[in-house]
Amino acid sequence: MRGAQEAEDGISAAERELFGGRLRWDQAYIEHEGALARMRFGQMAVALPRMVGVVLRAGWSADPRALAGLVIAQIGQGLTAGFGLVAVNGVLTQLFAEGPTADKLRQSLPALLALAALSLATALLSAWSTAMSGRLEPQVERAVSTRYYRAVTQVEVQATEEADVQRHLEAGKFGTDSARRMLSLSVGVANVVISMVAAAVVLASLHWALLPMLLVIALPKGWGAVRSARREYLSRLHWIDHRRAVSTLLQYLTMPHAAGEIRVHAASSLLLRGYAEMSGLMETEQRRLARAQARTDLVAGAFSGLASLGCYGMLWWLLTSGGLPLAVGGTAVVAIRNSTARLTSLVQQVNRMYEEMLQLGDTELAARHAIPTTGAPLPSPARSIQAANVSFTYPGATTPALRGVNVTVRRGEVTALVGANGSGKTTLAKVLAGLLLPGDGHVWWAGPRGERVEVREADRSQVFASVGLLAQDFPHWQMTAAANIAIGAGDRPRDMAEVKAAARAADVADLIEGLDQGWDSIVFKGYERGVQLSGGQWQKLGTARSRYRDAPFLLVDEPTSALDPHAEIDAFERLRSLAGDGTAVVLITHRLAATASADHIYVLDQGRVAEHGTHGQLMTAGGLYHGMYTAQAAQYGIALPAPRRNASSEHKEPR
Ligand SMILES: Nc1ncnc2c1ncn2[C@@H]1O[C@H](COP(=O)(O)OP(=O)(O)OP(=O)(O)O)[C@@H](O)[C@H]1O
Repeated sequence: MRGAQEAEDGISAAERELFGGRLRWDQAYIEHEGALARMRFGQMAVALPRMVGVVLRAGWSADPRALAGLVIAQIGQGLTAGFGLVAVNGVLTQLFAEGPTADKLRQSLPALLALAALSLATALLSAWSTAMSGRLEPQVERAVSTRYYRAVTQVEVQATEEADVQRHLEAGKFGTDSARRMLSLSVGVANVVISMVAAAVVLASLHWALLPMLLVIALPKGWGAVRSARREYLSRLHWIDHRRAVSTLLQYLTMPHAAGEIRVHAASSLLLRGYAEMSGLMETEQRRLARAQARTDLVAGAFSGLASLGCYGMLWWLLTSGGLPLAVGGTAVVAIRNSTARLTSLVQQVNRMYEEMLQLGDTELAARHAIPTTGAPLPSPARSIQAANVSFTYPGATTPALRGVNVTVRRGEVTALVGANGSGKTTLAKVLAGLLLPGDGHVWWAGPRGERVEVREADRSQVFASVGLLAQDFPHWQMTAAANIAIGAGDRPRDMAEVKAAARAADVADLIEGLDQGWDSIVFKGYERGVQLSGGQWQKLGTARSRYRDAPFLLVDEPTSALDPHAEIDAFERLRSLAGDGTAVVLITHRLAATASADHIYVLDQGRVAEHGTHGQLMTAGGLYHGMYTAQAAQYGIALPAPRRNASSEHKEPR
């Protein structure tokens, strides 16, 4: 029963038990899975020029000279193939002529010499083609990769939240390798196609009936090759899921962190049993495919044999009836054999090109979601960011993360955003930073005289240049300590004096300088010169990075969650003094002791600004802020006086 089910859907019981079915990746390149299997012979022929166009365009923009060399080498090889056939015909004409053999050999000598010269030319052209494609391939790959990765970094953050876009961005990674492979496949395809065209031209010029003969023999062979290639492809597809599942199991067996459970819980028995079952199923599948393949080959071979038989019969008739000289018949046989022998490899290469083209197409998708590169300049200098009636819903979410939010962030002030988990603080910070665009409402960047630009209209590169960010989950780059700070301004050349100043401002300079390798220490264990930093040390490094950016608007999300009490107090004081120097500091924190000195506090509740004001005003008002602050104070055994009046949910614009 179990066996019957396995045979039916090709999933082993072990896969069902361990993975709940097939083990598939949630990635967009699966979208192309099976595309080739669905493709017909005619469609493939139509797709071929498109594919060649893609490669030619990529090659032309990367290195026009190398591409021109490559094309010339290919055309040259086609011409030598054509002239080669003419020379063969010349040799055969002399050999089949009347007269003594010695004379015939002497007379065929010029054609033989021409044949030798053409072989030499073919070898030289082939070497040139190899050199040119070797020069072009890495350039094409680099050009496509650079274009793709640049486009990826310019995709709207909001778009990256959409599952479809995410999958396409992921899929593009596979396309960057495709460019190189498509180029080398195109060279192979061009080689075969050009030499076949040359053979066709020569045959047609020798006798009109020879060209249809070539086609009649080539077509069944081509059909057979397409079927075989498709079957091979399907077999590969079938193997993918199983191979993935098997390699996942085997990986666990050698993983150090699984070593304990593998021994103590006997997990290895389950894994090895799964391995045996899956491998057995794969072998069964392979046997089935091999039998099917053999049947296809037999049918294709029979058709091709019949077509050849018919053609050679016709050739025989032409020769015996005197319609065709013997030498031309000989040339025709050589040409037909040469051309059809390469047909299978042609079809396989076109197949692979098609697959590669689909993946290459994915690299173009990122550009569709790009942040506009033009826009109005920001007021100079920008003094404040005003969120007016801003609402925002994440793609795929059912409830808005922000609803009608009004917030003003001014330079020279600390603006605190507080509220329960999930109330919208981080989302608001991203909206203020221009990373997310509001669904409704506006975000204005205002200047000293009230002039203002809405973020959608603004030159976003200027918006980003004005913002420093310390996200809750800021990246821990597996690089040196210096690079981890300098990457805060990746668009500027590194200035070590500023890196050190930023590290000092974040209280991490002494730590780094105390390391064996100092600034060149890689802040990741597992590398030479690698060190392991604690959570708090990382947080200081992140702070140093955002300070190094030296932007007029600094948004910090939980910058002290991992710091010890002294370091935390220190960090808040530094933020305060940064605001004193004219920076707008937006501080998201759950440590309400720190917000007490903020110029403005916005309390978010379920995406709304529930309260706002200074610490004193909010404590007097009672309400959410008072409740949160009192609760925190109570943890330290500090009893606070009750508020003088009830909470107000009125949204007055502060100052
Ligand atoms: N990328 C996302 N996709 C969908 N929903 C999201 C995404 N990020 C956040 N949300 C949702 O938006 C709401 C606000 O989240 P946000 O991260 O802004 O809250 P927060 O106030 O910063 O919370 P915390 O204090 O836990 O950091 C939450 O309900 C959250 O589930």
